[in-house]
Amino acid sequence: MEQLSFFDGGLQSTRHLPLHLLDYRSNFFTAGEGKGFMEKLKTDIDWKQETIQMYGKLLNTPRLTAWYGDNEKTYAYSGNKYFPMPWTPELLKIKQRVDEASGIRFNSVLLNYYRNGNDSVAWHADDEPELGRNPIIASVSFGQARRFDIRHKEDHKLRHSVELENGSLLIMKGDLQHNWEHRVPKSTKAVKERINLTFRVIG
Ligand SMILES: O=C(O)CCC(=O)C(=O)O
Ligand SMILES: [Fe+2]
Repeated sequence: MEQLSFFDGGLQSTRHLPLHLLDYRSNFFTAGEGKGFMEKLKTDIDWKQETIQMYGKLLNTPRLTAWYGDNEKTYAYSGNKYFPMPWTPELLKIKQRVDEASGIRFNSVLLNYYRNGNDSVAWHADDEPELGRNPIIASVSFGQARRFDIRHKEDHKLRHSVELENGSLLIMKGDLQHNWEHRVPKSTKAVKERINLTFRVIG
């Protein structure tokens, strides 16, 4: 298969990742913090089952989603329009850490809840006009580690993977959203639940 990232005593090396596109930090949050946020977000977030129009059929998105942010700015994604919910105390705690580490004041977050290995997100780019040119998106993961793949839009053989662990922070940057696509594939193994938060700046 494609080049996979590898583990070294629980710490993941990022030396095979294109660092101008992806900046990965394992243990950005401690394992305990990750577990705590996972449980809190599971119950406190207003999770929605969105649908997607495909081949003329209305299908359930294979994960639960939620959208939180600063104000009433709406955000179009996969043919859906999202109205942000107001920040919760936990989301603000997470955002503060991410803002500090990145030097960016994020104003919205899209949350994904992957209930098991059947939940996934298909190849896509977060290239909506609201995000502007070469957006920086900060991706925080809690719970079950899942594989995150990127591939070049024009050359699908150009690809990389990174295992997004509990408490990790992945910064997506450069032209990743314009010239590359990313996904979290289904897992054939029996896997536990995972929550991912992608912090964004909506213009
Ligand atoms: O769950 C992830 O790691 C990625 C989620 C994602 O790509 C998105 O919400 O746009
Ligand atoms: Fe994405």
